[in-house]
Amino acid sequence: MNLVEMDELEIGLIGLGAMGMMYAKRLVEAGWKNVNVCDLPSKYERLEIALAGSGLTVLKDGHAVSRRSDFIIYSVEAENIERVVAEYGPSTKMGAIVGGQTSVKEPEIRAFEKYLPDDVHIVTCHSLHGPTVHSKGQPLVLIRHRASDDKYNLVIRILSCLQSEIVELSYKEHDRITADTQAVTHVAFLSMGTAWKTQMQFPWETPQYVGGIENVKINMTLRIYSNKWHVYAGIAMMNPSAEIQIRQYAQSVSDLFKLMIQEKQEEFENRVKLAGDFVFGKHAESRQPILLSDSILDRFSLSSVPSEQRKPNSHLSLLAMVDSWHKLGIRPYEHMVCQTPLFRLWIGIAEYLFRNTEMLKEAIQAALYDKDIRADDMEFYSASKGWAECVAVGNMAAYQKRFEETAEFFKERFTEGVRIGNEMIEVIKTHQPGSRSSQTGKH
Ligand SMILES: NC(=O)C1=CN([C@@H]2O[C@H](COP(=O)(O)OP(=O)(O)OC[C@H]3O[C@@H](n4cnc5c(N)ncnc54)[C@H](OP(=O)(O)O)[C@@H]3O)[C@@H](O)[C@H]2O)C=CC1
Ligand SMILES: O=C(O)C(=O)Cc1ccc(O)cc1
Repeated sequence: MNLVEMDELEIGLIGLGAMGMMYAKRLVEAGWKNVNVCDLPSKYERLEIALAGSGLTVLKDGHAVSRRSDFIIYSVEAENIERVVAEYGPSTKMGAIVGGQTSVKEPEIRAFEKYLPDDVHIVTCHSLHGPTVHSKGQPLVLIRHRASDDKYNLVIRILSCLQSEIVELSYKEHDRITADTQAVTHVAFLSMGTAWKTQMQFPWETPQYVGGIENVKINMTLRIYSNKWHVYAGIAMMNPSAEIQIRQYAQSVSDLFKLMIQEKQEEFENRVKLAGDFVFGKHAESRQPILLSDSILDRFSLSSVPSEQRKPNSHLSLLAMVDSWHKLGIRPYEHMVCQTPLFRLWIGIAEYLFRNTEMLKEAIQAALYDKDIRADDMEFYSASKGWAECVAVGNMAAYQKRFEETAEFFKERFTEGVRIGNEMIEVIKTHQPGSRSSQTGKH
């Protein structure tokens, strides 16, 4: 690292929420001497006191950060990016580099093109993990939109402190891939949460939700609901590629649920088999499975139900996921380079179910003939429809209300769910995204 560069260059962060703060701390830890930060002007005094001695320079607003920083990262809500860039973008230092951390790049790039002076370089980024996951080894998307070689290489040097795996994409590629990996995965977990909440049911008290892959469903649902609603709303409603995936997921749930309640066994089995062959057939056979065994995940339980009382589950949420990948022609393994921890776990449990013939048979039997699970599946069907309709209408306020009402129901278990979720993520982490060398199995 060039020490003069680290002493002299100024880095700016606009928006000091969970992600902005994580970046700020990592930059200071790495030895960057001038890290300028701000949040809303109304928080200035409070932040100045809270961050005294942290090595960060707290400034009043985005104008102050933009005027003096050589590389500026906007780390605000996707919903606000246009407004915030419109306000501070014209104050950007001449020849500086600007990027953003929003999870959806189309609105961010549009705002940069519209409001940044022409002499400003644009290199934007997206860390594909939440603020409580260590960035080491996780994918970091870099988008070189408008930048000289020198400036692009400078961004790479600065962000190398995250120790992430850099994935270079265009903003359009980024949005297409994350619609496939994130948007549709989130809607499955959001729907599970809504379905449980509608039934006033805590899954850890229910015999259908005992065992390894159920632990993933429960802990990841808690993880999402403990995060900020705007993160998921932005991904679902501001990414132009997301609506079609979410719509298809709800349609797949609906199609499978209809076959289930009509007990159309042959049609149901054929549909599940075709989808499974498409996603996990030849393509997946040569890979090492993401989850070596269901029992690896057994220890991550919130459940109070003894394992001998476990009841079969239809796994409608997973069958529908694989069906919708099939219907949309998505081969999820091709997106592993842009995996988030959540996507990796999700594809991991889908893969586990489809590779385990006995388990899949049991799920299909339960789906068609087990009346106990029907009530859950009915609620899951209506929850997924509700989320898809909310996204199709594009109403942020409705999304927030749905999200926060469910989050309120689960909030007592967030701390524990996130802690256990972090341990789970650690166990299935890869050093090389998409590589075969997963399963560090530290536990
Ligand atoms: N959380 C996650 O898991 C991940 C999030 N992201 C993306 O990163 C971005 C930030 O997310 P996250 O940190 O979680 O969200 P937060 O809500 O924690 O942080 C956003 C911060 O920006 C502030 N802000 C809003 N407007 C302005 C402004 N005009 N000037 C300065 N600050 C402003 C917000 O203030 P206020 O709250 O008062 O509005 C808030 O403190 C989002 O676009 C998100 O999609 C990317 C990867 C992972
Ligand atoms: O893993 C996930 O999908 C998460 O929920 C965390 C997350 C949220 C938003 C992002 O832009 C990236 C990662």
